[in-house]
Amino acid sequence: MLKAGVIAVQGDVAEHADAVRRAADRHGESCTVEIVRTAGVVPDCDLLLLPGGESTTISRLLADEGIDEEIRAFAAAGKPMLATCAGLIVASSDAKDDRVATLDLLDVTVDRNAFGRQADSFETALDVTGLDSPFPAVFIRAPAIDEVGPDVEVLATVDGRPVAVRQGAILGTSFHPELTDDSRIHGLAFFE
Ligand SMILES: NC(=O)CC[C@H](N)C(=O)O
Repeated sequence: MLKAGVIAVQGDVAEHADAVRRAADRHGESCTVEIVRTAGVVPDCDLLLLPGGESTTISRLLADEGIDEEIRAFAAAGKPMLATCAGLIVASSDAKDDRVATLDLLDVTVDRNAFGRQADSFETALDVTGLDSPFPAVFIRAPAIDEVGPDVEVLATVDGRPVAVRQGAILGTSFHPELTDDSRIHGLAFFE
């Protein structure tokens, strides 16, 4: 039985918990979900989700709780992680914003709110490397990825800008894969 941790200091938690359970099911795996609000949980997890929300708030709370160092150690151990939207911003190496203490897990520079404000949220059928048909990608005040390091693979783009990347065992998306019935991004991150 795998243990999936969903970082829940702020942001959309229940949807990720559902999506990872559905993805595990499809791949004949089973997993329990741990909601992570304090230190001490991440080290016991086999896979980790870093959800969207507000990256300034998330990064501050992670540091306050001492969860930031545990996530770094988790990544350093090569365990799989999915970081979405604000989670991607927090996982990046540079958010070009002093209020976000990035974890430097993905060698990318991000541009917060690059696709506009809440009112500019959109859904698009996105071609993603590793999926055999387009993924319904929901963008909500989403970041774009500006620069990617040499070890980063770009899996999807919108208007030529990367919106899904992979580096080692970490997958990052600008969009919210947990907000559709389609759990293939969670499958890609953890079970393939
Ligand atoms: N949906 C989201 O996670 C939005 C991210 C938010 N705009 C931020 O910069 O943190």
